[in-house]
Amino acid sequence: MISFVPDLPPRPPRPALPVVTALRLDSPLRGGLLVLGNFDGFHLGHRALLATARKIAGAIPLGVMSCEPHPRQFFGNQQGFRLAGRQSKLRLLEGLDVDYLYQPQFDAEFAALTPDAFAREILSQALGVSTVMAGEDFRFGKGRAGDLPLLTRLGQHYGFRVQPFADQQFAGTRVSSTGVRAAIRAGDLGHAARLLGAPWSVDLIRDDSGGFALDPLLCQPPAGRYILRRPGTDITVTLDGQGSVAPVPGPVPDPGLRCGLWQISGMDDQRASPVCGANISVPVLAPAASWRGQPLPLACENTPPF
Ligand SMILES: Cc1cc2nc3c(=O)[nH]c(=O)nc-3n(C[C@H](O)[C@H](O)[C@H](O)COP(=O)(O)O)c2cc1C
Ligand SMILES: Nc1ncnc2c1ncn2[C@@H]1O[C@H](COP(=O)(O)OP(=O)(O)OP(=O)(O)O)[C@@H](O)[C@H]1O
Repeated sequence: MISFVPDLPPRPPRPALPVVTALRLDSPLRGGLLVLGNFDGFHLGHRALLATARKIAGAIPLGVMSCEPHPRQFFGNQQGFRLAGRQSKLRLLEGLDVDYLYQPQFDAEFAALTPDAFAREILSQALGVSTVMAGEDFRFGKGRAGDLPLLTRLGQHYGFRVQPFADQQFAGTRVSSTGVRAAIRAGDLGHAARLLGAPWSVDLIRDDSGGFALDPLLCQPPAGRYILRRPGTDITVTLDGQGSVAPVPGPVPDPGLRCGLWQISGMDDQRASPVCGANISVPVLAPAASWRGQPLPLACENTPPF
């Protein structure tokens, strides 16, 4: 069992996270460790990967790769797919100890990069990484032709190390963004929160009728009553299953629904994890068996909710 970061004193406020598509040759961010994938929602598997990557990176820069749009959106799932829009992705990432976000435009040109071209043009030339890290299932390159064994051979050729990361499970199932999406679509926001390590964060926007709606990019929970929460404010709302959000009139005048980032849990989700900030410290365990059937030893550092 690797327990990662010990209880550290609260960090001084960090500058805004650099979001890059390449790094200049003189950038201090070159020579770092880059974790590869899409990282939609930053669930517990992602967080365990990032915690291990931070420990392995030590003093060298740690970068996270996450394309926009998500490759599955590019290939077809435009609406109602994501767990986190651009804004909440950045907010979640700023709560984790990384040094930059590599956010390439996922378009036809990028999708057509062969595994060799991705390793040469992006990892070696554009970013100058010393190490890349990914889970065992990671696929990349045109037609998803690349896997970790191929990336390892390409790294030997282009001068970077490949660090695989073992599958992390929760109650016998591999934690995945797909699993979180399924829990949300089933209305089980308590289970979604347990897989995410915090209540699901949603972007609330104005809709065409001047009312409120969940960002249409996001997964849509079924119609029903939910609690929206941000520091100091809880609002009960009804969702219509198509994204519209309507405050439930109640004895307490509605303190005013606003656009922006909210955490959301279902009305009957007593199991939802306590509201806590983005800094969830998850001890990194040996793969799979250690988490089988065990409630996750989650500890929320003393960061305020969003
Ligand atoms: C350079 C590059 C090219 C890619 N080209 C494709 C592609 O042609 N088709 C595809 O489905 N995914 C493509 N992807 C996306 C990844 O394969 C995909 O994000 C990864 O497998 C995770 O997707 P999954 O969650 O569906 O497994 C590409 C990724 C990279 C980095
Ligand atoms: N449960 C997990 N255990 C270990 N690594 C994981 C786990 N889930 C994702 N990863 C790794 O984290 C990175 C980002 O993964 P990705 O964005 O593809 O997540 P995902 O949860 O598999 O998404 P999706 O369910 O949409 O396919 C990849 O390197 C992936 O291999």
